[in-house]
Amino acid sequence: MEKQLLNCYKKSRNLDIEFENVWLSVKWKNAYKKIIRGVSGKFKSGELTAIMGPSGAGKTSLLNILTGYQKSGIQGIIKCSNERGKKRKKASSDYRNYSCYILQDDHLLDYFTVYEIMYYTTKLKIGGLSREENDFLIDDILSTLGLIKQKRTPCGSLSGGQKKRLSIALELIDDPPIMFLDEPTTGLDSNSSRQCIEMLKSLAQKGRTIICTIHQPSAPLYMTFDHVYIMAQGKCIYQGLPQNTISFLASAGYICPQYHNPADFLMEVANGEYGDSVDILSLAKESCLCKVENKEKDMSIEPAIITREILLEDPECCIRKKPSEWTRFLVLFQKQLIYFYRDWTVARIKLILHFLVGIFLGVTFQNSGYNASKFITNLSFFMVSVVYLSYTALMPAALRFPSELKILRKEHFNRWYKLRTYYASFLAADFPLQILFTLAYTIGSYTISSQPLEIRRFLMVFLIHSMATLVSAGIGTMFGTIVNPVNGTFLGAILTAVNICFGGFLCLFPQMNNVMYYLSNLSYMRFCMESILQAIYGFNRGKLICPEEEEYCMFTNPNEVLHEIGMDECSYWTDFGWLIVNLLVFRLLGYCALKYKVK
Ligand SMILES: Nc1ncnc2c1ncn2[C@@H]1O[C@H](COP(=O)(O)OP(=O)(O)OP(=O)(O)O)[C@@H](O)[C@H]1O
Repeated sequence: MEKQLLNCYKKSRNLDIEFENVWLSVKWKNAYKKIIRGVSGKFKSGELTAIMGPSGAGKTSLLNILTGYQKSGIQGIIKCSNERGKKRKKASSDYRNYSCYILQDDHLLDYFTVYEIMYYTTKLKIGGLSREENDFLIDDILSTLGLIKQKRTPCGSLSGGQKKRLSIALELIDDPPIMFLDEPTTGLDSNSSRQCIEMLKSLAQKGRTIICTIHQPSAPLYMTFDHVYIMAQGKCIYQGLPQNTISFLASAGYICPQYHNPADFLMEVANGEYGDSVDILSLAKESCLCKVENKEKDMSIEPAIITREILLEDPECCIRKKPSEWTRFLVLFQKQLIYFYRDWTVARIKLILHFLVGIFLGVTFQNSGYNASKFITNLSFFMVSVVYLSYTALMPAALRFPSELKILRKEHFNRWYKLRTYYASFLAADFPLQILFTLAYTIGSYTISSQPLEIRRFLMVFLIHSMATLVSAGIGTMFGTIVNPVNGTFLGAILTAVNICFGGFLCLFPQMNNVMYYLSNLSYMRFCMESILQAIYGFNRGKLICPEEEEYCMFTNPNEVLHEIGMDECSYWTDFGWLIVNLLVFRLLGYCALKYKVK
């Protein structure tokens, strides 16, 4: 087993990245702003490369281009190849199959332990491993990264440095030959920064190509890198060994004071503290190090798409066997269920609150279900129920995705799963939970408000309550994904208010003008109210009771109630069908919004 796992490690190494004359421009006030200006370079396997430079130099932009995170506005050539491959074959055009990108922020699920998160990620990334093999691989990676003692610690309790190492450990599972890291030492103290860089260096020495951006390292840390790539104003001003920095600067006329950190001096020169140095240094670098075609390009037109070539000796050897999307769905589904169970605010509190609110509203509207003199009160009860269920489903959904989007983006970009697999698993775990909340609400409210005690009518009302919950949660997901949480909840509140007006109770359908009546067909609350009132007053229900103490009851015949509010000709199942259409449309729009945001 060990042999087989390590064998895969061996095969997957030795990919170099070479880029030539790469430009990036972004649209800025009707023109194109040049962010990266014709940079070239080579990052070799077995080496740890640091991309450095002052703030705004273009480090992250270059990393985004090399990883494939940035797709538009790029010109130039990027090659990825096995140096030792004599016979080169063109491999998959998806460059990302061979690399991973570890972003600056560590987005981890706090409710999972280090082992659990490693276990589920292994299941998502590698197919066909037994539990034993899985555990072996996890222990191997955790030991390499010094996290084995934290194996049972929840991710939320890890220190900043441990979180960073865990983010790296997660990406090491499928052992990508190339690793990109955006500022892995940000937020770490000097000791943790040193440990992190040393650990990256030891990973590189095993044959990986590791490239990271870094801000102002200490002198010893700077010397730890195998290769440094210094940028300023979108250009490369130095690339090579860190040990050669001082002599390179001296050759360009910048003499580093004795005992001065060369990295700090380089940054001071790049920042222009010794005069305008960027062009001088980039010319000096060209003459001594690289052949750069650094002519100014005409970027006034939209730039052409970049050429990405992946030339491998044996393209398939670098990719471990992936699990099927069905397996990934099951793993994600399990993860979602555990998350719902562990975050007690998600499930348990809501379940209790729905039950208590159901009892509260049931008591408030007591006896309205059979009492003919209270039919208006009964309509209010159902309107309040639909609004309550809609609102409590819409708001959490509008707030959930903005917080999860970063995790989703990172995991999807690094090919842990397809977005549709994630979305399907989310729906599969969320639907039963929403239905459970609705049941907790409906049982108390329906019985205490004295609605007809017939299983069939109860189930019909429960079904529509569930649809109201699911449709609103779909709307919430859509809004929460498209706009920020504040605007998402604001839009959700507005939409609920508009829907209430179209529910057929506050403004009765017979009294609505024609335009508004037809517009009300767009409101899911209309279908909810119509079908619930059909379930309560339709289907040959017997006469309502007019209590003795009442002098006069306007309607005792349920059909007359339906006629009065203009819902006598509705069909329960047709309205239910329209609710299904609403559900599908909003869930589909939610998926499209998520896809757009993730891309
Ligand atoms: N989409 C964009 N529109 C306009 N300007 C942009 C865009 N993306 C990046 N820039 C600009 O390009 C420059 C380089 O940005 P980049 O984030 O790559 O710098 P950096 O070297 O990583 O900086 P830092 O170290 O502060 O993170 C910055 O001046 C930034 O404002």
